[in-house]
Amino acid sequence: MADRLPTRWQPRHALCLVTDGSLCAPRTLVEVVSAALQGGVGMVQLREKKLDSRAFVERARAIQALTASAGVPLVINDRLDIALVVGADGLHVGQSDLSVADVRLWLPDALVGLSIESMADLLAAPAGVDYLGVSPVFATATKADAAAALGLEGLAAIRAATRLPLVAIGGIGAHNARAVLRHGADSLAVVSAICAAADPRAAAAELAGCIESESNSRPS
Ligand SMILES: Cc1ncc(COP(=O)(O)OP(=O)(O)O)c(N)n1
Ligand SMILES: Cc1nc(C(=O)O)sc1CCOP(=O)(O)O
Ligand SMILES: [Mg+2]
Repeated sequence: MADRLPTRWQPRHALCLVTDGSLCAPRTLVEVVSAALQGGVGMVQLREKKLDSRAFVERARAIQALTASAGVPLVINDRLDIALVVGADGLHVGQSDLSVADVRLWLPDALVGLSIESMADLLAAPAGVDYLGVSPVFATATKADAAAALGLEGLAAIRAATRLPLVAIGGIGAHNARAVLRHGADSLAVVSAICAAADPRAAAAELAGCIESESNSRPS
């Protein structure tokens, strides 16, 4: 695979919030995203599996108002059409979604993330990817169709095989964040650790603090 090193923003040492509105109650998704941004989230991925297109666009615009004023990129999960309509900063796709090559036809300059669930996925990864979602590192109840957990050793093996930014996802929280970073993740992506937290701002601040202190203790 070609390691592409773009000049655009990359998720290095960032905390990524992947949204799930169904986990936010009693708060709204907008309240959780707002609190998470205050806590130090550095990228938001809007992941809506059940909304129809018009509602998805409305929600994306509401979240975009928050991310834009925080200076944080908004990435849309799966839906190229929504990313284009709202002018999102990026799109995240998985192994069964639109191909990166097709996404690049429409989003030549946006941030494009690709999920990889195995070393074979890494070896088959196309050019044009800005970051890799390494998924899932640990078992998670948040995504029903998640692949088998890679574990910390699986993450470390992928780290050794690519220079692309790695965004680890799946079962990550404050209890294991430092271990994930020490096994090669550049950034952490979480859903329940923020969306379902009693205090989403404090949860984000704790995770962002782990990323900051671990990145400061690494040789650059
Ligand atoms: C950062 C990050 N990594 C992996 C995923 C999973 O994407 P995908 O495999 O396409 O699954 P869905 O999220 O679409 O259910 C992700 N969303 N973000
Ligand atoms: C959105 C997503 N993708 C995954 C994958 O394995 O591809 S796991 C996942 C959800 C992660 O949720 P939590 O932080 O609550 O474990
Ligand atoms: Mg997908």
